[in-house]
Formats: sequence, structure tokens, C-alpha cells
Amino acid sequence: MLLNLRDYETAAREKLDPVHADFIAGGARDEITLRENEAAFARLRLLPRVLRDTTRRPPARTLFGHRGGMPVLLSPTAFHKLADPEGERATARAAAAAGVIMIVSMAATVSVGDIAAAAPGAPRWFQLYPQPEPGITEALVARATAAGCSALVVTVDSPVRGAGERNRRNGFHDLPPGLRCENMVDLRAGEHGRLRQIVMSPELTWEHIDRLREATSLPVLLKGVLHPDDAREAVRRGVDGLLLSNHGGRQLDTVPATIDLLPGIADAVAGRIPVLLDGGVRRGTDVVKALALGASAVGIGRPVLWALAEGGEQGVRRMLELLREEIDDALALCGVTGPDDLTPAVLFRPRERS
Ligand SMILES: Cc1cc2nc3c(=O)[nH]c(=O)nc-3n(C[C@H](O)[C@H](O)[C@H](O)COP(=O)(O)O)c2cc1C
Ligand SMILES: CCCCCCC(=O)C(=O)O
Repeated sequence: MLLNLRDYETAAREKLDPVHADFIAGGARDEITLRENEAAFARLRLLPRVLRDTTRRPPARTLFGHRGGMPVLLSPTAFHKLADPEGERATARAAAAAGVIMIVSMAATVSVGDIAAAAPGAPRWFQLYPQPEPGITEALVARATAAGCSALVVTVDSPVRGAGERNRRNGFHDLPPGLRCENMVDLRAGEHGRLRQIVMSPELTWEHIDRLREATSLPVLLKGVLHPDDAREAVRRGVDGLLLSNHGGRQLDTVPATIDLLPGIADAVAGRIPVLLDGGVRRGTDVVKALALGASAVGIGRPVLWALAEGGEQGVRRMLELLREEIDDALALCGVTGPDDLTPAVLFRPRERS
């Protein structure tokens, strides 16, 4: 029975090639950060208030001009066609139905233009790994802009690709025949959407971000800033938002859970730009905890792919509806009337012994 987001993984594993299930589930090296993301949410305790009339508690929040159905986004994840033949088209329709922003991965198996055609008018952002050749990065930005993406999410935690030992053991190094990274097709001579077209660039610096900001009128968010000093630098340079993310534990292993880093990042940013968070969000109570600690919204990664594998577009729709119900339920039970009513006071802090 599919009662919550975790149930989708169990159901999806019955349908997926185990190698692809490992690709989705896996993290880097010992997978310490992967486990820690969920464990850190579980360690936090909520402390509700009572008798506060929470009859009206719309979960919506406005983010870069978009008023979403709930404070949740679909974090960028690669290769949706591994989960369903419709791939990112199905995900995009489900996101549109739920009124949530889909962040399209640069490594999507449907081009961003075709995703836009599948869900016209729906809000979408584009995730970018800046490429060493400025011309290729510019071409990707042009494709995303033409497809109606209203923000760019630049992933900055990947100077090299994280070491997923499950993939190494399974020999999973590229997409199976017939699938391509469609956004990359024709961008490098002689390559046709193979995974190796996406280059992780250790030479990237803040100057690349400055140049990208000069080249686009879209808001630019950085995904993968973990240190408060880097968050301050991002604000200083005019970056429009942060997606606090450790890549779902897939890049540097043993970094802290994102929810544990959130208070430090929120302090550093001091409300000057929105801070979003992803990593281990599986429950409505996780969403409430992240918002209470200063996140403007949260992203979910793996649950989308599990739901897509379980039931295609309908699977993702049902999963998002379950999450919306859980958020609504958690808001009512906490005694708050919506995301703007959430503060750190809703979290229980055991008294320190003197
Ligand atoms: C299968 C998979 C593919 C991913 N692909 C991308 C990607 O293309 N670009 C990116 O910036 N992050 C990618 N991520 C990281 C997610 O955007 C997100 O940070 C992470 O999944 C959030 O953690 P969660 O899965 O626990 O919700 C991927 C994650 C997974 C599990
Ligand atoms: C060069 C490989 C790009 C793969 C992008 C998918 C990704 O970020 C992941 O975590 O997996």
C-alpha cells in the first residue's frame, strides 16, 4: 500500500532494473551523508501550540514570482526515462498538476523544449553544470530560456563527479542504448548526447558565476553551497538564491545533513535572498522543520523517480498529493496557519544540563 513517500521506493524496486534502482538510491563512498540527511530530520522534535484556530492554513508560498501549490520543488534529477518511457514529460505534467516548480536537470532524457511542450505554461527552472567551453554553457542557457525556464540553478558542488560505488560495482557508466542526455545533443562535435558530454569542471570559480549572471536576465541560484562564508560570498556577488544541498549525499561523503547546516546558512544570508533546501525530505513534518529553520521551500529528489517508476505521471501526482496532505496535517497539528507562521519555536530544544 502506498501510504507515504518511502513506500514508493519499495514499489518501484519491483519494476526497475536493479542497476537503475541502485543508481537512484545510491550515494557517494560509504553513503554516510546519504543516511545522515534523513536521520537528521528524524532527530528533530516538534513542539506544537494548541487552541490557535488553524482552520485556514494554505500551504502556498511565493517563490520568484510563482505562487506554488505547496512549498516544495522537484529537485533536478537525471535520466527520468530509466524510470518511465515518458520520462521527464510525465514528471512535468505531474508537477504542473500539483502547482510545483520542476527543476529540469541538464542531464534530462527529454530536451527542455520537449518538456515545456508537454506541460505548457507550467513553472520550470533549469539546472546547469557550467561547461568549460563558455559557448556550450551559453547554448544551454539559450535552450532553457527559449523553453520558458524562469530561473537557472547552477550546481556548484561537482568539480568532479561523486564516487557512487554501487554504480562502479554494477558497471553503470552511461545511459543504455536509445537514451540520451537530450539537452546536450549537437553541442559537442562527434557526440550525440552521451553522458560524457557533461563535463564536471574543477576550474570553475566565482568569476564564472559573475559571467553567467551578466549573460542572462534570469535569476541565478547556486545549488550545493554548504559553508556560511560561501553563502555570504554568493550574496555579496548578487546571486539570487541558494539551494542548500549536498546532492543527496552523492558528492562529498561525510558532509553534514543539510537540515543541520540550515541555521548557519540562514544566519549568514540573513534574509537577503531565499534559501531552499533539499536532501532527505520524506515527510510533511520534514518540510515543516525546514521552513521553521528558515528555508523558503524544500526540494525532493529520489521520491520523484521512485514514484515515476511506480506509476508514471499518475504515480508522481499521487506522491505529491500525499506530501501535500502531510504538510497540511503537520501545519494543523503544530498549531500554525501556514508557512509564514512557522518559526524555530516550533522545534523542541531539550534544556541543556548545567
Ligand atoms: C538519481 C539522481 C540524479 C540526480 N541528478 C542530478 C542532476 O542532474 N543535477 C543536480 O544538480 N543534482 C542531481 N541530483 C541531486 C538532486 O538534485 C538532489 O540534490 C537530491 O536528490 C536531494 O536529495 P533526496 O534525493 O534525498 O531528496 C540527483 C540525485 C539523484 C538521486
Ligand atoms: C557527468 C554526469 C552527470 C550526471 C548528472 C546526474 C547527477 O548529478 C547525479 O547525481 O547522478
